[in-house]
Amino acid sequence: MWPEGNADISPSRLVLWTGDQPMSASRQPAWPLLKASTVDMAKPFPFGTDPRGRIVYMELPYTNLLIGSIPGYGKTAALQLPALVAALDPHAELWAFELKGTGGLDPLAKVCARYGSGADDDTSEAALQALRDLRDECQRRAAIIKKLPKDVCPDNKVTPELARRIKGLHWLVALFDECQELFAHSEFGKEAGELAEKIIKLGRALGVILLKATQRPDAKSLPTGVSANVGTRFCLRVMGQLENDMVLGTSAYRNGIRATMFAKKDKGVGYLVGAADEAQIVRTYYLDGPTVEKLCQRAYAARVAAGTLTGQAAGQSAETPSARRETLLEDVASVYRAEEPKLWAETIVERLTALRPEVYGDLTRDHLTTALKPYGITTTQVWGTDPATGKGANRRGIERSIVTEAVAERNRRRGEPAA
Ligand SMILES: Nc1ncnc2c1ncn2[C@@H]1O[C@H](COP(=O)(O)OP(=O)(O)OP(=O)(O)O)[C@@H](O)[C@H]1O
Repeated sequence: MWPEGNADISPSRLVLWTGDQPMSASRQPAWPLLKASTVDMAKPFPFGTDPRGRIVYMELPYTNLLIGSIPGYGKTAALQLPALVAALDPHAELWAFELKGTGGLDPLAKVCARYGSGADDDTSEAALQALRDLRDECQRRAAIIKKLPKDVCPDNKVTPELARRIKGLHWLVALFDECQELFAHSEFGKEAGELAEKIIKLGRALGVILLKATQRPDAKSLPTGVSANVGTRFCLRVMGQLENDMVLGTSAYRNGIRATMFAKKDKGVGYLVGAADEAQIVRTYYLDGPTVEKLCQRAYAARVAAGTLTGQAAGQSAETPSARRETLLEDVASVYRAEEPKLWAETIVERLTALRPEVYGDLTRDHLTTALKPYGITTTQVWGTDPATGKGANRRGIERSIVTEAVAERNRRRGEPAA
């Protein structure tokens, strides 16, 4: 027996539908996009079926998606569907990070501009770097939109037409499976949470879409700024009211939207909130490994044909956060000349870029300050001379002694010599 509202008739209307077999055991038709050679990501896509077997659609533009449940109930399988939709639209860009390291999303790697799979710090840091870059990407897109004439962009947001026509405003979908590994990370978690919240708020209108799945929907693993701002939520089986409301929104449980009612057999069955006016019970389409592989192969071929294979999928080297992290402190310390007790942050960035262009080629002042924060290094106003004009000025910068202290402190923690 499955409950359902019907607010068109009355907010208090309750429809009870009784099936003659459990939802999880009833036959489900194949995913309608199984044979599609390409997909238009701007259109609603079939996400699953409801208890009566009707197709339930989801949209990707102008929203974000959060999926949660206890382990093993179909989060990755559900996350894979919007990811495949983005993959099959050759004009959309896809980034994917799977932070458990089981390789569940590996078939997507061949179409992802960025891809990471691993339970290690490097993969978490690459995911954090992706969030930093998404925040920058949002700012870049906002600047493009601002410059567009009103008749081209009347609502100050990326439309399906703009996404197709204007370079740099294409749909950009970034997914983070097992995102609790990043948000609860001792070093990267806080920054990741703040960035994700910002991107969720800004990205909606800018064609940047975040998809997240977590098996630990609690306050530490899912920052409230993230859970409170997500537009579309899918909650498979959970054990308590707290987890239920973290995924489905405050008061969901009190309002009778309870993913705690799903049983052991209800794999792939959950409550979907935000995709329609009413909460919907949905069983996602389930695609096995070989099918996903085939779809990704097709998505790859479509991107090759459209000339839209970019980033890692096009063989460009991935960001190397580990190289950055390992040598960053020493590199920063090395760019100070003997007579320089302090340097402007922008001078440090310039010299780092000259030192290792392959590592620091795209480093910005913002990246630098964020990357140094975990070591307790923050910028202050320091006096310096502009080499271009020869004039002195106070700008954000870093004292050399703070960097050398940070190197010594890190070495002490690692049990290495102080210098
Ligand atoms: N829509 C579905 N229909 C039928 N079975 C499904 C469906 N979705 C998932 N399953 C079953 O549930 C199993 C677990 O799915 P999945 O790996 O997506 O779960 P998960 O919640 O991501 O797990 P974990 O938290 O351990 O990563 C699948 O191997 C499959 O057998």
